[in-house]
Amino acid sequence: MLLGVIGDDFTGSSDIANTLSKQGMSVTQYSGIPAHNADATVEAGVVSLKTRTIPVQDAVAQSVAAAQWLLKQGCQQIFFKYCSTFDSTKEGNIGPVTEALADLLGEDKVVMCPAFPTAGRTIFQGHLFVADQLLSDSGMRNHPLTPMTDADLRRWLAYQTQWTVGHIPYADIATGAEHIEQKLAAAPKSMIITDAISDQHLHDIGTAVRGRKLLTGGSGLAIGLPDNFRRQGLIKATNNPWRGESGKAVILSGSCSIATREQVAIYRENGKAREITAAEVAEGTVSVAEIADWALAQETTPLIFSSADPEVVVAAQNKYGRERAACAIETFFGDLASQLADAGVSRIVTAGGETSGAVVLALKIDAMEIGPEIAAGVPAMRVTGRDLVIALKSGNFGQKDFFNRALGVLENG
Ligand SMILES: Nc1ncnc2c1ncn2[C@@H]1O[C@H](COP(=O)(O)OP(=O)(O)O)[C@@H](O)[C@H]1O
Ligand SMILES: O=C(O)[C@@H](O)C(=O)COP(=O)(O)O
Repeated sequence: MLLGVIGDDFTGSSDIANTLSKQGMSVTQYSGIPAHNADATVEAGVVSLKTRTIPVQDAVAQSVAAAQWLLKQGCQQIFFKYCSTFDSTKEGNIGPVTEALADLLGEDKVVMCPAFPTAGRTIFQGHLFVADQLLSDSGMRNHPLTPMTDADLRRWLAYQTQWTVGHIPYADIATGAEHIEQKLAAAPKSMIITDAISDQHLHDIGTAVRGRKLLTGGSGLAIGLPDNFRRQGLIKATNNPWRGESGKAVILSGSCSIATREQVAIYRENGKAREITAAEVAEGTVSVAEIADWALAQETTPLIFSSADPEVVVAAQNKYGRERAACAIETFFGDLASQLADAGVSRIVTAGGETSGAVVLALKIDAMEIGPEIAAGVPAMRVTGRDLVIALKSGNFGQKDFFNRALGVLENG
């Protein structure tokens, strides 16, 4: 294994796995830290964790353990993947996990670059933009668990770390890889936010960091990395052709993002759908068995969703507690996925990072092979050793008709 990635959630992990696969590396996404060694053909291994919103010390411990496993597989470089919208609270976890990984790896200059221009996330003058809006003006301000209320990444990261937070502005980034490398070499010990508004900037940053042990950011930063290994003749690319599944399918959506709510609304126009409310789940007035039976009785692919408008989510959180409502809904979706898979469902589409993590963990999936891209940042995946294919959609990603597209790609490629 050449490159080891630690993803702080499961959709984000499939996002970066997709990027590395498209750039010609042989990639496997693991669910948690594997208990065994990786197959020798894997060039990039992505360990998906569900650490984005858990207590800091747990996130640090799991991330360090993941890095130790990746180093044992021979990785030359470790990439800590977090969200392209820098999802975190003032208390963590991006800063503390980066500190711990830097200590482990002996790295004292760490690039922090969540930019993903293809998905509309750019960084300019240290501020993160979502399309033409500041992060703090975008839908992310209403995220159920990590509301992003400040677009200045330098300020947000500074809440989370004792390290100096540095910045390489656009004017330097635009000057190219050699100049960026010099700026990094001249910087003091620091976490360094790098501006980036185009893929060319990400390629140049990627080239500039070829000798660094630790990188952090969104999947965009990964586009320049495979070439570093390719130039050394280390990439063999042994990706298998896609093999889909045509059996029963289900769509599970716990994401409350603007993009997902629109995708849910569009699917509901012609498809079968059942809403699960936080109240039903928290008060136990709906059962997993009942919804599984309903889903299995449908002739077309059913959508089960808890996706709701911000006012509805806030009201549920006020009544049941933010963590409790989230945990109850995630557990519900996990148990539902598990019952449906046991009943023979072979295509599963999930929406939402935390939701997808809960589903993959409940399905006791070990690893996933990366297949064709469905939308920017969302690949089709085959579960290793099982007749099951899956797509984990990041809350903010996907075309308006994403769900139907995903069902098609999971079947036919
Ligand atoms: N109706 C709801 N009320 C309260 N919380 C909800 C509701 N629906 C989903 N959630 C919770 O909100 C969180 C959404 O996060 P996630 O699945 O990561 O989606 P996204 O990818 O859009 O961030 C999950 O923890 C989920 O359980
Ligand atoms: O970088 C991104 O935006 C995604 O890869 C990601 O991490 C998405 O997380 P969720 O929005 O929680 O699905």
